[in-house]
Amino acid sequence: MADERAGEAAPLPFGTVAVVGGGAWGTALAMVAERAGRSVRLWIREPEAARAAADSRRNPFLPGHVIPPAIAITSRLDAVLHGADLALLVIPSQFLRRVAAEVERQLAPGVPVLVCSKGIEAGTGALMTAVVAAEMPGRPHAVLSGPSFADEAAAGQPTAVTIAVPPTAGGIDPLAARLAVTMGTATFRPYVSDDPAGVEVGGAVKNVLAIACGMAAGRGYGSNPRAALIARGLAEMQRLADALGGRRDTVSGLAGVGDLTLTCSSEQSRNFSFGKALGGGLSIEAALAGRTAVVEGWANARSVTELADRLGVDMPICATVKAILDGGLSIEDAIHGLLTRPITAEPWALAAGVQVPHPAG
Ligand SMILES: NC(=O)C1=CN([C@@H]2O[C@H](COP(=O)(O)OP(=O)(O)OC[C@H]3O[C@@H](n4cnc5c(N)ncnc54)[C@H](O)[C@@H]3O)[C@@H](O)[C@H]2O)C=CC1
Ligand SMILES: O=C(CO)COP(=O)(O)O
Repeated sequence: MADERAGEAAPLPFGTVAVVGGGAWGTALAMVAERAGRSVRLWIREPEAARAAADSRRNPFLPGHVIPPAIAITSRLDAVLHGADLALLVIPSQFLRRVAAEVERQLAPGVPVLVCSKGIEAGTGALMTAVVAAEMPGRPHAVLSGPSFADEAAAGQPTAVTIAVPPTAGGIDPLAARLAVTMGTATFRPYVSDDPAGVEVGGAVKNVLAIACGMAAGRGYGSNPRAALIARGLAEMQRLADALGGRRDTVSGLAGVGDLTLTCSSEQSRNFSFGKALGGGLSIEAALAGRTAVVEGWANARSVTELADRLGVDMPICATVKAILDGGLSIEDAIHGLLTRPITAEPWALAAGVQVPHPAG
């Protein structure tokens, strides 16, 4: 049978990539793009840190890695963006809006942006692509998410992610394939999707659930509670994706189940280890002390819960994490509260319309 795609031109990669955000993930993605053959510039916000990284080829946010000399490093945003034909935004979720607005002023019109942050904005409840659409009106954009610890991606360990572009009438927007070939290598494999909302919900909510799993581990709980939190957390993700116009099925993919299992089962996760420190009895201040790295789930416990409340979506685990972080609930009371909720059915049964029996008494 003839290959239907025979004769189709292969998507062309973008040649010059500006990576805006020099934390662990921005630095790792710059290394991935350089390995894929791109000309790469990396923006590190703090001038002194940028100078030190340019000289030493090391970044304290990503210890143990040498940044290839071919990657230009600077704190000058204009220099990073000038002549770029793709910009990656790799900024902690609560700071993305300000940086996106600044990038918009300096990036040539029509140059696409790939959002690599994970989270939901506090106050507005906006997904990261909605922040970009508001601050960079009309600019083509996409989101990259999935199970990807910066350290392992930088080391060239096999990593798979999802790149999602808003849907077009003709199927998946060709921009998705261009972005995939721009970033893809034999060790970094992007899959394409037309469901940014589903992908983004996965990336935002898993950070909150990883804190919950960390808290359980810190309290000395074993594997049963963790598996329950992962499976029931997935149901929360599905409901939120659905309410935001995403697809429940997207949450079964890399950016949902993939990232959820990664972050909820590894001490490497900043969110998990923060939760574990709290579960072990540390105060929030003590658990955050000395950390320069972002713990997205901390701000996102609030932003996710507030958004869910506004949309009328039931997300009891995320709400419980928020209540603990707000200081109003002990971990013991939280666990008791989650386990003694009214009986309900699993999500597929609810979706099929089964009647849930009310508990006696
Ligand atoms: N580290 C990882 O393994 C992964 C991180 N991500 C996501 O990437 C995003 C960036 O995280 P990381 O690179 O890990 O950060 P990081 O924790 O390694 O570094 C913090 C970053 O925040 C920047 N920053 C601090 N204050 C700022 C401000 N006021 N305005 C703008 N930037 C500011 C710092 O310059 C630094 O680049 C987050 O949304 C994270 O969830 C996604 C996948 C993997
Ligand atoms: O998003 C990540 C891996 O996919 C990184 O997770 P942490 O921020 O919890 O370390």
